[in-house]
Amino acid sequence: MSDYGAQDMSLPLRRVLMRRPGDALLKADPARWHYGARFNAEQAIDEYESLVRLLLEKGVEILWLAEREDGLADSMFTADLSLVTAKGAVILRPGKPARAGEAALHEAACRAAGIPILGRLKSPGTVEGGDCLWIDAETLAVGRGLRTDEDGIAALSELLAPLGIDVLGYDLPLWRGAEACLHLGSIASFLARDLALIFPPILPVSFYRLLEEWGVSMIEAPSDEFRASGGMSVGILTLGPREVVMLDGYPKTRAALESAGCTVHAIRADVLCIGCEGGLGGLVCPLLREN
Ligand SMILES: NC(=O)NCCC[C@H](N)C(=O)O
Repeated sequence: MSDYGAQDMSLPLRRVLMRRPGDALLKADPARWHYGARFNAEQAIDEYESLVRLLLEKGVEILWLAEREDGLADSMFTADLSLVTAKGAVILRPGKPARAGEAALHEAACRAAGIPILGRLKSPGTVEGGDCLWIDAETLAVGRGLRTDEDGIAALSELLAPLGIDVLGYDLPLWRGAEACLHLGSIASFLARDLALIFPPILPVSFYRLLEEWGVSMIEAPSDEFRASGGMSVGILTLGPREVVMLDGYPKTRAALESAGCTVHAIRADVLCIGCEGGLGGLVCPLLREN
């Protein structure tokens, strides 16, 4: 049994890579980072700790990225920088230029954890982890949008082909503009291998068809709550099959998940997620998911 490998979106989460928001967030210029009106660094830092407490209670092992004064305010969104397979990690290359410095942190952390580096995304390609959804261990769906481009998808496909993994690209809409953050994972989250929460109005039709083909049941995210959460009500964190962590304060979304048989942990993290424009799932980079 290896201690890395997460080619699945919903197997029990065992080991993750995270980075605490700290000095960089406290000093962040909200305009430079495209943080919203609700941004408040102190409160975001407090909210982050409730996620940490929950993960530790659930027995998830957390590996921490080194804390340094590097000004990388977005580096708490660790899901976007590494894609961890059973053979090692691919170090990704974010489409948001201000995040470029995060790749070196991930590479160092993976090496320190004994996770081989399968490869790195290089210029001009970009891929963010929030755009990557495992359909099964040999099939990776990737959103092609503002953060992940065609060169990136081609490079990722080449790196993963020797592992027998097919990479399928899906066009994302512009939605709220070129500066905003919209990932495939913002509009579809797996709750189990056969169950997903989706936001149909901006879901690529071809991706919808793929889910149908794979026999995935779909729960539609209530539109008013998706909009009220700045698109963060769908970007949930799945702890295990039908056990999820979502933002508190979205009762219709919660009820929809519960009526599909999910156990829901809701945490108050609007300032962190809406303020910093990222979903709860984005705060956790899975290193190991397994039964
Ligand atoms: N996977 C995610 O949910 N990533 C969120 C990234 C948020 C960050 N502020 C960004 O714009 O890149």
